[in-house]
Amino acid sequence: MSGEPIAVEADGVSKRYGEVWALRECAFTVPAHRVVALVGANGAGKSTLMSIISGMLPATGGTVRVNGRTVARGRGEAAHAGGRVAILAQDKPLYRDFSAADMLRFGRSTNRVWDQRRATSWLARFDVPQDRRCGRLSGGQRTQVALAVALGSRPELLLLDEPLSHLDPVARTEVIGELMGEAADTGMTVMLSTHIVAELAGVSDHLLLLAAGRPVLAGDVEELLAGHTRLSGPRADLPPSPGAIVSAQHTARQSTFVVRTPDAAAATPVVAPGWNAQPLSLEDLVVTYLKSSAATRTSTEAAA
Ligand SMILES: Nc1ncnc2c1ncn2[C@@H]1O[C@H](COP(=O)(O)OP(=O)(O)OP(=O)(O)O)[C@@H](O)[C@H]1O
Repeated sequence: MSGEPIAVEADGVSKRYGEVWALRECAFTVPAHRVVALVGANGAGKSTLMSIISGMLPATGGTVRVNGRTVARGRGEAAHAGGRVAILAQDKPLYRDFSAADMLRFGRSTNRVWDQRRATSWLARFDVPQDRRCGRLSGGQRTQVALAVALGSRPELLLLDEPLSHLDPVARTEVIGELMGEAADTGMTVMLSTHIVAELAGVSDHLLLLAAGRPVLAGDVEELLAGHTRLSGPRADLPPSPGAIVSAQHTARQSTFVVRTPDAAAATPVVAPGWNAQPLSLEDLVVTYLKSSAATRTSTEAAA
């Protein structure tokens, strides 16, 4: 990633709600012009992180920069939006009595930069009636209105918090395809959180995985996939090739390890006789890390 422009840079970002630490000392970078998947278990801190990046929510500590400009400073100082950032939060902020056309007018009046054609063509693309009040649109149609408003503001960074949850499978695929096209055409960076990891394959090229408020895996998807291997073979305490053990499962006769090799170039392991090496899919990789983070947390809590 060296030399690539950076869209988001987080340095020691923490967020506390009363007694609950939603984020702890998060440090990561997100390259620009990518479609970034933000994944994590329920309560991992994804929505909190997106709200802080958008400038809507001040961090308790640490700094976030968007396209080089500071967005939020620690200790509750006022947040300042850096560059053009649009966020589509989980509870889409639409006025129920406004029509879709009214929402676009609202978008035009509240954004310094506005592209009406981009917003209306998005609604037309997904057959959303512009004259119907938002309160009478379906959940999926409301998502499309919120997306149209977000895209109309021509964001450099588009943050989408579970944008796909209300969409039917066909609309999900189409929205993802359209967003990838928009990202490629305009150079915007898209960061989207989702629990439907299978649909991210071939879509997101960068991954950020949060567990209990901390990033546990971050990087280029292809490099991460190339750097992990599933090894299965006869029962053994250790895998037959070097690397950090991400997960280990044993039966009476068999062991299966997911191993991270330090250098992607060395990802083709020398496998001992009787062992089988398999690459991981993106979904496998995410699920493996989610499970191993949950297991680590449970054993830490049990020890405490
Ligand atoms: N306003 C709030 N007040 C108190 N605690 C909060 C608040 N918002 C979030 N939290 C807590 O902060 C933690 C992170 O929540 P967050 O909504 O960011 O997680 P998430 O990864 O987006 O979860 P999900 O996948 O379920 O949407 C959770 O423990 C949650 O209960």
